[in-house]
Amino acid sequence: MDLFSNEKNTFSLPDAELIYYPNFLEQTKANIYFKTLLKETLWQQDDITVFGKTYKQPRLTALYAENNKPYSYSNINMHPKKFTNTLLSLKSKIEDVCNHNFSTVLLNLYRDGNDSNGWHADNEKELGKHPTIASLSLGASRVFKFKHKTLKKENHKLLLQHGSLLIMKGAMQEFWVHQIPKTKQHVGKRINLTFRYIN
Ligand SMILES: O=C(O)CCC(=O)C(=O)O
Ligand SMILES: [Fe+2]
Repeated sequence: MDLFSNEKNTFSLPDAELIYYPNFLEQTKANIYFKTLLKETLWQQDDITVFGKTYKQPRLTALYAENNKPYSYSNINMHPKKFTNTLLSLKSKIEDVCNHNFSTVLLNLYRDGNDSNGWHADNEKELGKHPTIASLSLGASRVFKFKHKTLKKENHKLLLQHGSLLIMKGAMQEFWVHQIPKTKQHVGKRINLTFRYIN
């Protein structure tokens, strides 16, 4: 099933709350944020170890926060930098629509269709039991796939467009996994920001 439309979309799914704002940022604003974040973010490429083999993570990342609390996932331990003004302005817009506070943002840069993010749930202990995660997309549109861990029919995709905001909450990280697959299409750079609250 393809999920897409124009305003605020609340998807009715078992064991998850998923809300999508396709036009959260106006195009001109989204363009400025994209350019600014591409340039001023301190992008890094970490190594990941899967079954004892070490690879370069297939995208660049960066972590910013209001505190020094590290964030660890997939054997990667990230230490945050202090929020920039650009990130603080986005954080406050996003906190207003979510009615939720965020302490941390993880940024991903997908340089082209070869960059990706494998199946996972954002279920690290420090995020708490049912975290609210707000995900802003800038630049090239990419497909976001999500599937229920046990209900095999619950397998969906959503095209995350430039300037859109996706909010994942409720039990989503407990019962579902998500990914950004590689694509053979010639796509440009995409930046994704996932705002989280780290305890
Ligand atoms: O790039 C995306 O839209 C998803 C990013 C993501 O799932 C993550 O950073 O945990
Ligand atoms: Fe994620």
